Amino acid sequence: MAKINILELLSACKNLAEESGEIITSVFKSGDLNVQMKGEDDPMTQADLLSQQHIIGGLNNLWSDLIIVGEESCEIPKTDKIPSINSLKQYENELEKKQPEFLSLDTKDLIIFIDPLDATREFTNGRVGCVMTLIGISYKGKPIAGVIYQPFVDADGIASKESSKWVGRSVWAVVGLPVVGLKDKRAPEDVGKVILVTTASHNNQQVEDAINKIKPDKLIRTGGAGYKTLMVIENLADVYVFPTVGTKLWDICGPHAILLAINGSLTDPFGNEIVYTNDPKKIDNKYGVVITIGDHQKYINLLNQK
Ligand SMILES: Nc1ncnc2c1ncn2[C@@H]1O[C@H](COP(=O)(O)O)[C@@H](O)[C@H]1OP(=O)(O)O
Ligand SMILES: [Mg+2]
Ligand SMILES: [Mg+2]
Ligand SMILES: [Mg+2]
Repeated sequence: MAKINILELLSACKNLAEESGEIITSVFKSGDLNVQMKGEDDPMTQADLLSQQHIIGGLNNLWSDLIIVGEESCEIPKTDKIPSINSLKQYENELEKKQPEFLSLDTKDLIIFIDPLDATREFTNGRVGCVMTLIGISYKGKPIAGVIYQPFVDADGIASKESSKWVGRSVWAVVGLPVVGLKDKRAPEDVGKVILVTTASHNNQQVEDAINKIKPDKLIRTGGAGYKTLMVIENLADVYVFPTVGTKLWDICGPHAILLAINGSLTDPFGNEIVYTNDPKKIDNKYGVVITIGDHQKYINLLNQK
């Protein structure tokens, strides 16, 4: 049975996500987004397609039997790309002590979830700060590693309108290893406040009900599932709630792994764990998601009060 080292797999994913960032910024600069509607309020652009093709094409060149679930339904043309598998090698000794089984995972129990471009709607109308590429690695139904790549930001992850500042930023984690490069970004005036972040473009009655139940001190509405989860990860928000169908497993797997690595939580609004599967009937987060960095049960209780 084929075995995979998580650090080699994540190194390849990180390399491919970073290169997808270049694809995404160059499509954006060209102005030729070629927006197609997959459904009501569900756009896809040339950048979503090319990014997914680049990532899956690269992974296929290294591991032909990997199970991959990508957001877009498209052909994957053969590429010459051989992704780097060695960029995280320095973490091998530490991982061997903490999660030795991760150095030799059964391929058949791995599923890779790819959102080649999260926040497509914002990408199409120029609000590119929330755009990111999300790659999550699940093992036996649970997220164990992930990478998110923000193309339109400086090295600190600050969004910029000026293309000269777009150096991009990767945030990656393996559950069980310390997370590299994350900062607590809570503003001093927001310490002690409850900050809730939710959708800017898919508002509905359930979202309003959830806000009324949690009664946050501050409410932020912005785009992208990855962007909102990163806000929780960096302590810019306490809770991200989207209590209804809309996001899919590829929107949350990578961010979920990074969240778990810093002891955060992601469940459905009833507090049930998400099961990562490639069963197309179970790809929707049909009850929605609740994402926190602490006090998870408090928010679940508030959401379920009568
Ligand atoms: N109704 C929907 N149809 C398709 N994708 C959705 C829907 N609702 C949410 N999403 C996905 O979840 C992300 C977060 O949603 P929101 O910004 O409303 O909070 C969106 O950027 C989109 O990901 P994507 O852009 O990768 O298609
Ligand atoms: Mg989409
Ligand atoms: Mg998405
Ligand atoms: Mg997407």
